[in-house]
Amino acid sequence: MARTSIATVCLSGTLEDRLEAAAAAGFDAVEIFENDLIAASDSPEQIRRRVADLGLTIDLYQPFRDAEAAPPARFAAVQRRLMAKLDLMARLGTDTILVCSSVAPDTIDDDALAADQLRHLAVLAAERGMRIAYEALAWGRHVSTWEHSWEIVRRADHPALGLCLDSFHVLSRAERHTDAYEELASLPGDRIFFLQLADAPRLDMDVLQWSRHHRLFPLQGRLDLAGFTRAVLATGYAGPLSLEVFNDVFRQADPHRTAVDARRSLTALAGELTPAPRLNGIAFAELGVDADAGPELEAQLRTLGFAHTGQHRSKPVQLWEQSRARILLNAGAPTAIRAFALESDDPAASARRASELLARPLPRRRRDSEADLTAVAAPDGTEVFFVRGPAWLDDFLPTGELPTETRIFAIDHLSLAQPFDRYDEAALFYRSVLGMSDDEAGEFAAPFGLMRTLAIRNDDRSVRLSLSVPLLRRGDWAPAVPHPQHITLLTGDITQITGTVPVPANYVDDLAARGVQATTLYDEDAHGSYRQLFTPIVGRRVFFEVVQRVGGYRGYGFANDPVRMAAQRHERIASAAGG
Ligand SMILES: O=C(O)c1ccc(O)c(O)c1
Ligand SMILES: [Mg+2]
Repeated sequence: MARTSIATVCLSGTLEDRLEAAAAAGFDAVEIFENDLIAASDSPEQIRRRVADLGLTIDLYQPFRDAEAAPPARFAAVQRRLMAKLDLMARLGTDTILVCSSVAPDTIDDDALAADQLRHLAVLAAERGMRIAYEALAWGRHVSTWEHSWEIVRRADHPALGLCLDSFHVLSRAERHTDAYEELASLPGDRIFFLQLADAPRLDMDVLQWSRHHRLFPLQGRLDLAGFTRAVLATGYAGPLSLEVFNDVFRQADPHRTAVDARRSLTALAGELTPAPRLNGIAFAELGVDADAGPELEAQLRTLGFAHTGQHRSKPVQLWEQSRARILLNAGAPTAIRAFALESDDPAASARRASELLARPLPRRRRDSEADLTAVAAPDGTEVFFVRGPAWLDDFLPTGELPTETRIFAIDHLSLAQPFDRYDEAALFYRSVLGMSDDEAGEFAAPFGLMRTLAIRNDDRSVRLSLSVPLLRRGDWAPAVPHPQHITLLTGDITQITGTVPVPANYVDDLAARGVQATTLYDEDAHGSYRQLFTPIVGRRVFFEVVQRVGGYRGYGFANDPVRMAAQRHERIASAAGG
């Protein structure tokens, strides 16, 4: 892969924290953001030494603002300011400065003047063996497109002046993002001095606000980073792929974790990855259960028709089965979905791809008699196993109980609740590691705040994961624990399911008003309909959902989540009161 770089502005903490995190995640280089340098207490020489000690280089210093097309009376000050920054860059040991297109109200709408002044600045840079990368900000006063910035660079015609291309500025202008590639790809690669990559969700808002608050790492948003990067690399551009992401959440998240997330995005975008093997279903889901939750979950499983068929040979882990649905209860772990296993055509290759995407490999299980499960940790610590065939079941000694019921067929999907600041990271992780694609996404007002949900699935829908997050960090009023996770089970006949929380009568009335007779949660799409029931939350952390898909319904019933949450809360208060 090309050299990788990250702008210090992407990460949280002091400059030192950010540099350390970038190095630890394996980046080759950083862009130093001027504000981060100004606020640092170390001298430029100390920063230079620290960067070198960490095995990094500084590939860009930025930004330099309001340089070109300045009124002549102001241009002398621009030149003085640039010389000061070039001196600073010499002390930092970097040779490229980003000049972004002017936004100042006094900027003159005159390309000839802009080119002339940039040539002057390029001469100053060249005298010091340095160079200027000119970037069109999407909200630049007179220069706001890359084509326009290229026109001016060509006109200035100086070897120390080239382009900085930033995917956000290019792609944020929806009206242009499809046809720009051919033109981009025909640029001379050696005139592109720097490439900045940022994705973003599609938001209909002021482009400056969109850029400064909502950028994401590549493949986390909706811009076509793959097409854009391909076009730029087709020019022969040989500089770094550098991430420049302004994001309010990342600004306050652990920089080490953000840096890993960032590196993963570049690897997923441009790395040479082991192809994702075909996945063929969810082999099992494992719940951690503490002393209180264990018996409650056992009782719920029994009511749903599961049998306790096996006991792990060496661990306090129970196997519960019904048809193809297999659930493990692990008494040695906090109550949560702690692991799940996916059927893979090639478990070793699945695990290799995961490691390439910076997933932490988990130690292999030792004992010879135990299946050699291949496992990695998701960013939140959830263990993801890759298995092939039923050999893993040999780790369990039969209890003598047999699964006789067939009300439940299989695990339909897993709902993995994420902390509010880890949604984009988790989505990229599962999507890229497992080679899956986005399915339904939803955003809804739940009793304790706004929630966002995203489902990810494989091609044949045999593996479905749903991620959910509160949109904001939860305050004191909302339940203090992370919101619950659940295992969704598939039934062929939801009328046979008992032991679930009653669906509110108001909801049932509303369904009736829409012409639907049902006492379950209900949804429909172009393919069919969906019925949902759910058990009480155990340990404030986990529950089961049971669903019936009729006629090929493809969704997840996200719109019903607020009703379900309110019903579960009502049930909990009622049962605590002895009701
Ligand atoms: O938001 C800005 O001002 C800004 C500054 C420098 C950049 O490279 C950029 O893409 C945006
Ligand atoms: Mg930029």
